[in-house]
Amino acid sequence: MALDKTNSTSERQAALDYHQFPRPGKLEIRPTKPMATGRDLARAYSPGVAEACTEIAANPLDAVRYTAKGNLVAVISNGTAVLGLGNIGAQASKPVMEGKAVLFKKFAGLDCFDIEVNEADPEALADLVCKLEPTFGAVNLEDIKAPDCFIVERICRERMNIPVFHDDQHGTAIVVAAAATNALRLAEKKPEDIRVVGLGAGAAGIACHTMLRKMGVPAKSITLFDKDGVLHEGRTDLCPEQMEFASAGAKTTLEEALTGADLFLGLSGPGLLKPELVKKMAPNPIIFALANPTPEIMPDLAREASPGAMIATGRSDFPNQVNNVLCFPFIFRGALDVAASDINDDMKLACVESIASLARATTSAEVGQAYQGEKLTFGPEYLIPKPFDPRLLPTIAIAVAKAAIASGVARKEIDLDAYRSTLEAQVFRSSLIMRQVFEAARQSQRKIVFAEGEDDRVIRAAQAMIEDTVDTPILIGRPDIIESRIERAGLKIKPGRDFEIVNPESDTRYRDYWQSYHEQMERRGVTPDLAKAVLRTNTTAIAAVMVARGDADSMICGTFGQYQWHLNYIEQMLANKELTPVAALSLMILDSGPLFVADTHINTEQTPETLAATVIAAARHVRRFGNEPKIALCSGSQFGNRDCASGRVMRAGLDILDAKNLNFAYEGEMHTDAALDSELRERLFPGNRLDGKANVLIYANTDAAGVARNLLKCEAGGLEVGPILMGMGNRAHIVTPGVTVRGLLNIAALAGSDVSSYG
Ligand SMILES: NC(=O)C1=CN([C@@H]2O[C@H](COP(=O)(O)OP(=O)(O)OC[C@H]3O[C@@H](n4cnc5c(N)ncnc54)[C@H](OP(=O)(O)O)[C@@H]3O)[C@@H](O)[C@H]2O)C=CC1
Ligand SMILES: CC(=O)C(=O)O
Ligand SMILES: [Mg+2]
Repeated sequence: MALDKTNSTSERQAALDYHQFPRPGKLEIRPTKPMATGRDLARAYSPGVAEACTEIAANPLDAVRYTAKGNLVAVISNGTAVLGLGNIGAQASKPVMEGKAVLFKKFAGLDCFDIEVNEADPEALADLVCKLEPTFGAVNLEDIKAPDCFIVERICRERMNIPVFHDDQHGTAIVVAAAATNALRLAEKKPEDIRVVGLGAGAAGIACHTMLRKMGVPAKSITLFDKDGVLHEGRTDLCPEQMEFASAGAKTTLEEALTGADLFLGLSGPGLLKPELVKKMAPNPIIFALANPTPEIMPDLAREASPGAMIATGRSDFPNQVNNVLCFPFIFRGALDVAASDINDDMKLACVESIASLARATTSAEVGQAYQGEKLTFGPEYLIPKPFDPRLLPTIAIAVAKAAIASGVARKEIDLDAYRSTLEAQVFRSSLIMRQVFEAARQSQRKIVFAEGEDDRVIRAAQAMIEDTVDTPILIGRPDIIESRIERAGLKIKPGRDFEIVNPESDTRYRDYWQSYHEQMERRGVTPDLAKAVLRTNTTAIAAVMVARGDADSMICGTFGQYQWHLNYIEQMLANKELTPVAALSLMILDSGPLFVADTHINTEQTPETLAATVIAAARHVRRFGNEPKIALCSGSQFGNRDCASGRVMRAGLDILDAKNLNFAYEGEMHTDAALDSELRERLFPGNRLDGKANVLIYANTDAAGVARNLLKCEAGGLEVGPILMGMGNRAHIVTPGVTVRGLLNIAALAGSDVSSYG
C-alpha cells in the first residue's frame, strides 16, 4: 500500500530498495577495538573484561570511561504516532527509528540503539525506559502519541539522571521557533502582533505552540484544532497540556479562525489544509505544513492560493525543511559532551537562536557545494539551514554545552576552545591540521589571484576566504559572468568592495601585462603578437604576470586542464635563480592521521639531486602544519635488496642527504608497508633510523607518488590538501580539477601565509 500519494511508483520502489539492499536495514554494529589475536580476545572478553567491570562496580561514573555509554543514545518508540502515519505499531516504526539512529551518527557522531517496544500503557513504558538507564548516556523518545508522551516523558525525567528528550515535542518546537523567528523577521511582524492557527494538538502541536507562547505570541492569539475541532473549554476529552490551549466563548471553525490569520502551523496529517482556506489568511501568510511524509498542503498549492506565502514543510525535497533533524543530533551532542543531567529550557533556547542565526549568516563552502544550484541566501525560500550544513554541529553543540554549564546541569568541565576544535575537526576534516596555517594566514594580508575566477568553486572559495582570512582574492574572469554566478549562488561578496576582478577582455593593465610577458619570453620565441594573444586568452599566464609584477602575492590555478600546462606558464614568469619548482607535495588527511606524499607532479623521474631537494622541501612544509617530519624513501627495493632504478636513485639520494647533517628524521629505501608499519621495519632492518610510523612518503617518480595519492583519496577516504607546489616561495599553486571548495580555501590559506614566518 502506498502511503505517500505524492511519491511516484519509481520513487516508492527506490525507497524500498534502499532499505532492502545490499543488506536489510540501515544500521550495523561495529567493534571499535582490534579483535585479531588471542591477546585481544583476552583483553576484550574474559579475563580482561572483568577489570573494567570491577572498576565500574566500584565507581559507577567510570561506565563512561570503559564503555560506550557516554556516546550512546536510546531511540525509543512504541509506534503509536509514527510520522503522520498514526498508530502503526512498534515493529512498523523500526525504519523510522533506524533512520533517526543513522542521523544521530551521521550528523553528530553519536551511537544509537533503536528500541521498539510493544507497550501501549504510558506508565509501563516509562518504567521500562527508566530501567535502561545503565546502558545509555541519553534517551530520545520518538513517535509516541499525545497525551501518553507527556506522561512517559515526565516520569522518565523525574526518575532518570540522564537527559530524556521527546524529539517530536521539543526537537520540533525548537526548529519551528527558529523558522518562525526568521519568517517573522522577513515579514516585519512581531510575535505579539500575530494570529496563529494550529492544526494538530498532539505531541508536536502542543510543544510547538507552547514554544510560540514563550517567543511572545499571546495565548489568546493561538487557536488550536484537532480531529474533533477547536480545543475549547467545553471539551472533556482534553489532557491538561491541551487544556492550556482551550479557548473560551463560542466555538469557532477552522475557516473562521484562518480568516486573516498570519501563521498556520500544521502538525496533523496529509492534505488537511485546503487552498480555499489559505486564500482567507492575511496577505503573505506564513504556512508551516509539517506533517510527514505528506504535508497538510503541498507547497505549489499553497503558493497558487497565496502567491506571497512563506512556506515550509518537513520534507527534504522542498525549500525550508522544518524538521527536527536540524536539532536532535546536535542538542544531544552538546548535552552528552558536558555530561548534562537534563536538557533544560536554557539549552533549548540556545539551540533555537543558533539555528535561526545560521540561516541568516552566509552559507559555508561545503553547504554551497552539497546543494549546488540552490540559492542559499536568507529569505522566504531559505528560512532555516539545510540539514547537511556542517556548521550545525559546532554551532549548536557549543551553544548547548555553554547553556548547560551556565544553568548548572553540566557534570563535566570542558575547555570550550578545545571543544570547538574537536567539533570542527569532525565536520571539516582538514580544520584541525589547517588551524596553524589559517592562523598564519591571518598574520599577513596578501593578495591571491585565482586564474579561473569564473569557476563556481573559486567564487565560493573567495567568499569563504574573505570571511576566514585577512587576504584579498582577485578573480580573473568576465565581470558579468562572475557577478551572475555570485547572485545565483546567493553569496554576498561584491567586486570592488570585497575582491578585485581582472577582466581579460578589457583590463586597463593589458598593455603592461603583455609587455612584461614579452620581455620575459622574447628570447624564447615569443613575438609581441603572440604575447598579446596569450595575455588576452590565457588566465594562468595573466595570473603569473600579475605575481611577477607584484600586483598579487600568490596565484592559484588548475581547476581545469593539465598540471604541466599550468606549470609551464608559472615557470616562464616566476622561476629564477632562487625560485624553481622542486616538487609537489600532497597532504592526505586520513582517519589514521595526516600522511604526506611527494612528488606527485613535478619530477617525472627523480634524480638523486632532485630527490634530496624534494625531501628537504617536504620536511620544511610538513613543519608548517605543526608536524615533525618522519620521511620514508619508498621504492620497490628495500634496504639495498634489489638492483632497480628507483632503488639506485633512493640510495644515491640518501647519500646526498646524509652529507648535509639535517635536523629531521628520514630513512630509505623501503617498501611502503615498512614505512607505515614500524614493527615490520624493525624486523627487516633493526638499525633503521626512523622511529614509529613514517608521516611522509617520497617516491622515485610521479607515477608511483600519484598512485599512492589517488589510492589514498579514492579507497581510503583521504581528504587532500594540495598539491602544494614546493620551491616557488609560495607564489604559485596548481590544484587539480577534482578540487573542492574547501580544497581551494585550504590552498588559499597556504598561499595567504607569509612563508618567511615559518623560517
Ligand atoms: N516536521 C517535523 O519535524 C515533525 C513533524 N511531525 C508531524 O506532525 C504530525 C503529528 O505528529 P505528533 O504530534 O507526533 O502525533 P500525535 O498523534 O501526538 O498528534 C497528532 C495530532 O494531529 C491531529 N490530527 C490527526 N488527524 C487530524 C485531522 N484529520 N484533522 C485534525 N487534526 C488531526 C490529532 O488529533 P486527535 O488527537 O484528535 O486525533 C492530534 O492532535 C505528524 O504528521 C508528524 O509527522 C511531528 C514531529 C516533527
Ligand atoms: C520528523 C518527525 O520526527 C516526525 O515526523 O515524526
Ligand atoms: Mg517523530
